[in-house]
Amino acid sequence: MSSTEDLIKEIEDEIQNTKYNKATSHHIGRLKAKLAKIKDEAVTRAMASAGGGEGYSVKKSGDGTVVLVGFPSVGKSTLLNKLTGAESEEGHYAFTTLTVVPGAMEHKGANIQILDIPGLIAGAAMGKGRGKEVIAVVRGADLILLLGDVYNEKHIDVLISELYDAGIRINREKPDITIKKSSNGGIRFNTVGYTGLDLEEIRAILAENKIVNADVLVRGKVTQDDFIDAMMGNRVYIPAFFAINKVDLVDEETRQHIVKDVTKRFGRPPIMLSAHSGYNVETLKDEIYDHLGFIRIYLKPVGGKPDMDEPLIIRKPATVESVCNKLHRDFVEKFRYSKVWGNSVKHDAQRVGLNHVLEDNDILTIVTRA
Ligand SMILES: Nc1nc2c(ncn2[C@@H]2O[C@H](COP(=O)(O)OP(=O)(O)OP(=O)(O)O)[C@@H](O)[C@H]2O)c(=O)[nH]1
Ligand SMILES: [K+]
Ligand SMILES: [Mg+2]
Repeated sequence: MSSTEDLIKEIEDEIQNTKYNKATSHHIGRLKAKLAKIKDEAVTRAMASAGGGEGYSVKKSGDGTVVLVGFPSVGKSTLLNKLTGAESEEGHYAFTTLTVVPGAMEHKGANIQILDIPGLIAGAAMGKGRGKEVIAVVRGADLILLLGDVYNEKHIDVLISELYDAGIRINREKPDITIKKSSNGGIRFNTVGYTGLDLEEIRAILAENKIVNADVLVRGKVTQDDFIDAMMGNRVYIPAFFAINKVDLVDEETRQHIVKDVTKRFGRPPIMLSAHSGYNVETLKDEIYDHLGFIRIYLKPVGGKPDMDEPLIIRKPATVESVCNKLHRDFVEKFRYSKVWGNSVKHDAQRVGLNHVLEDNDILTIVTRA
């Protein structure tokens, strides 16, 4: 019997060596599904034996939560302290931080929670280092800041691949795939628009997870990997961006080289930071705010003037319902209608319902039953 690692290698090699075409696509789909299943089981086993209780989940608070992900000693704690005034321990040795340390940052009226966590190392998805706890915290965040420093920017892909193995998909929309198991009737496959997968592939992938009866609905173009992700069901989709710390330690030429290299490999430039000197820390705050996708909604009481001084800060996509939920739990239940002035409506004072999607700077009146 080969070990799990050998088996994984074997399947990966076979996928590599099989040419993708109409005749082989379902076979490749089956192999990929098998691989995903074996890997997930290995992760689950490793995490179960990684010990260390329930981890140290921190309650989410504020208008959005950002987690600082990086190798040990890139300066996560130093940066948290700079951004929020928290007092997370800093040290020149790896694993100075052993738990989650939260901080709160006020920026442009938003109250943003920042989480400092232990360093992430290769094998984290399998529980190595503080992997189990770290991964659990990252999965719950609204935004990931991938932090490297000027000495290890080459290894950012290790962070990304550990997150990937842990079921975290960064900078991707969640594919629109619904798989509803049923008790008979085989696989019923419905599509909206060009999907890029055929029934044979879907059948082969689902069969690998012992699903032979299901209603499947796919909207838009998806890949086999997307479909396998949907089948596994435990994936999360989180936006992420890059920053490189400690730029005070290198010359301008090296900085430029790093920016070029990161841009080339990951499709977007990193923010070049010095948590020590504060260089670009204000820019980073702006980027965090922008990436969280906040909009401002001004509330206007019935018959009164809107409060233009204190907007409600909420993340996109924001519906009238999400505003109601943020204001008071009774609001949705007692909701009658609302009126909106601004970009999301055709005319001022337009009456809209709970599903209406609001835009930045809209003015909103909510009318409830007494
Ligand atoms: N030169 C320089 N050193 C920095 C900077 N930011 C942090 N450091 C130093 O780098 C070392 C590591 O900083 P930490 O904040 O402890 O790093 P960390 O990522 O939280 O480390 P772990 O918790 O161990 O994973 C400390 O000695 C810091 O003083 C910076 O911008 N420039
Ligand atoms: K450290
Ligand atoms: Mg730390």
